[in-house]
Amino acid sequence: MTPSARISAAIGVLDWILDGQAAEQALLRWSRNSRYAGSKDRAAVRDLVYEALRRRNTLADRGGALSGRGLMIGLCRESGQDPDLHFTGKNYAPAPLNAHERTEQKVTSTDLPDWLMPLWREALGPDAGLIAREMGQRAPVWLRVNPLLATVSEARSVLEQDGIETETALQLTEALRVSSGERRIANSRAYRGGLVELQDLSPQLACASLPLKEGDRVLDYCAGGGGKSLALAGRQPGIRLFAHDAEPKRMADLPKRAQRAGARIERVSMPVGKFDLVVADVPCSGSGTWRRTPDAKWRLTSERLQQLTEIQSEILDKAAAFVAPGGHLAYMTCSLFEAENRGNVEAFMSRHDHFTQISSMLWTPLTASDGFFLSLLINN
Ligand SMILES: C[S@@+](CC[C@H](N)C(=O)[O-])C[C@H]1O[C@@H](n2cnc3c(N)ncnc32)[C@H](O)[C@@H]1O
Repeated sequence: MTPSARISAAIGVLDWILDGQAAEQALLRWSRNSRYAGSKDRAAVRDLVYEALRRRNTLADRGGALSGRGLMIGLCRESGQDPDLHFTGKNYAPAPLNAHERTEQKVTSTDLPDWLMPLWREALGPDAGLIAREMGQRAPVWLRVNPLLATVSEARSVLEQDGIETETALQLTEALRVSSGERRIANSRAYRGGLVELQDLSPQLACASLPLKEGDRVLDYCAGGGGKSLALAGRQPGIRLFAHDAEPKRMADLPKRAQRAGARIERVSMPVGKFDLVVADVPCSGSGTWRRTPDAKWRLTSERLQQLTEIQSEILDKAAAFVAPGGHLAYMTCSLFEAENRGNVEAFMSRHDHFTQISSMLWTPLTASDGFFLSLLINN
């Protein structure tokens, strides 16, 4: 496909998304109907669609309409390309610009839904504008070196042999930022051999800050795919680690991932007894990861946000029951909002006065990478 034909394809996919279809489903629908498209075309169309969703309002302003076509005209302008080079109407290229589209509009919007702006400012204060702008950029790819199988320099050199260049993070040496070759990771020897895992820097920093000592019983209460379990197993191989999830099928890949990483993790449908550390990495709005899932920010509603905070409160109450006296509860979200973070923790402490918060941290793209919240509590 030519670059202009890819733009035509992205316009169609974006129109489906603007009509209410989820981004992944819309891309899949296009892929199924476009057998002629090769893997590079699919990746390119996907990049265009995600780029447009990250900066939807800015691009709609610059392109003159909130439509697939408006967004792609806006994206051409934002990236310094003349839309007339692509919008020719020839060879699968989109139709030429009309008079209205030719008149560039002023950018008046931010790339967040209006109703969320007060919550965004409440959570981020003077950094709100900068973080909103960061959220319009493509997210970097981070890897976590698995100390059970490799040192940082071994992992980096195996990655390099497969054409993947990395830089270590200032805050955490095991965290590697991928500077080139990110599309090669899935098939690389380092990844397939368990030397590295894909994990953003911010959750890596959260896991690295948790208290862990040899012999501890640790419960990952919302284990899902096991990202936090694997990080904890890597840090302290002498712990007994149990993974639980209300939807056990979400942990289906965990045995394979644990085996690849050389980690011992027991899946439990009902945790038994008390634990020195309970991790509650709860379902959330994902507002800290909207660079990766930009359609989620346009789909979130205030009703859903309210529902999520209620679910998070219930999970905190249930998870707390498994914390041994003197043990710790680590509450985590990949959200930036006060209601899901500090608000929930304060309400929890008012319901459970024997829990005290030892520390809390909100990482953002300005200080680390994705937005990520951790509150560490102790059961006195
Ligand atoms: C943010 S995801 C966890 C991600 C995972 N910790 C990781 O690092 O890959 C939240 C998980 O909480 C689970 N969950 C939802 N409600 C729950 C509940 N009441 N009790 C336990 N887990 C729950 C979901 O099924 C989902 O897998």
